[in-house]
Amino acid sequence: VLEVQLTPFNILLRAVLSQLQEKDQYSIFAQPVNSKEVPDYLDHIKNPMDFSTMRKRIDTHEYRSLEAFEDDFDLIIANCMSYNAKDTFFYKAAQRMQDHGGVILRRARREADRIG
Ligand SMILES: CCOC(=O)c1ccc2c(c1)NC(=O)[C@@H](C)N2
Repeated sequence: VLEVQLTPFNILLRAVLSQLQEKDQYSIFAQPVNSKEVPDYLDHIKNPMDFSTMRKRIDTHEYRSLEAFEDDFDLIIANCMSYNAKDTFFYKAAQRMQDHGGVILRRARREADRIG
């Protein structure tokens, strides 16, 4: 059984990830983009990222700082805005996710500073 050590930092990251995923109402950022459904995706996007991968990285203690967590969140947004044209549903969803994420992550940064 995966023994997940629940440090205050990990608990914070899991809570932040859940808040971000609440804003992904169609779950378009929840899993890696499916290469069978989007065959040319990996020709364009060299560093895919999604919320399930971020969850794994939390549980395997890969994030040593909130900045590293934020970098993966920013990668999700950047990939989406890079692959999808501006007038698409996906691009617009990334813009909204970026706005929501800014608020959520600003609160998290204060909490991370507080728990030290
Ligand atoms: C059922 C087909 O699913 C998709 O075409 C699809 C599904 C999810 C997607 C996506 C495409 N593109 C993206 O850029 C990221 C954000 N998510």
